[in-house]
Amino acid sequence: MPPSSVSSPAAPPGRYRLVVLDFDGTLADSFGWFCGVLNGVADRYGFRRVAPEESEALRGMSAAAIMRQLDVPLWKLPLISRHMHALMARDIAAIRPFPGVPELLEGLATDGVTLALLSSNSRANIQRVLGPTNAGRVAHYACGASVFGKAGRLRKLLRRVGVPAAETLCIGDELRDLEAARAVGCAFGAVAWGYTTAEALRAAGPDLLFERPGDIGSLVGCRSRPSAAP
Ligand SMILES: O=C(O)COP(=O)(O)O
Repeated sequence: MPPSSVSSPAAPPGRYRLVVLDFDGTLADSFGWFCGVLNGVADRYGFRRVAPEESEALRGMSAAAIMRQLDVPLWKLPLISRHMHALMARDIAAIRPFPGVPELLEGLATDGVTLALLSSNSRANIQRVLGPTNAGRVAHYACGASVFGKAGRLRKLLRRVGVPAAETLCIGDELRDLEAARAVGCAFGAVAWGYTTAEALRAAGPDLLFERPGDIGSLVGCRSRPSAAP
């Protein structure tokens, strides 16, 4: 049976001392903005434009498959990524956290869960979108990870924070987020509101699948299981 907003045997509620959050598509509602700038970026860097009827199919693919589909050479990826982040800085006022995200961060932090943010985006963009109160609830930032470099950054983050992978839940909206969590041995909770479709995420077998931000706190918070605290 596909996982839904329920805990699997591998991921009982209250087990996690550390929650590592992705940013774009997980906390930040940036997909509409991304679609709006993508074809301009395609023209600038010489990869294929996306037709409107094609974008839903791309949402079912991994980042690597999307790059193949659009003829994006791997060597251009850091340049494209940097340019995208500069465009987002220009347009930052248009990017908002998803409804429910402030409450989610507040609830987890109040429950004693340590929060970290692992993103390919820049720390400046992230902190401007979240605002000081939300950003202040995140204890550790690992920003500017390369598109396919999240596993390495996650490993370093866990060492820095001092929490084992077995007590860490990563939450994200893309298959590369799931792959990074798996590579390091962390549980993974997929969100159904991001860049990648819920169907594609479900097919990859996440430990949890969240339908809305409000579902996360009750499943991973410590309050219901005080014995999970160190
Ligand atoms: O901005 C990006 O390149 C993607 O950012 P993310 O890792 O938070 O999804």
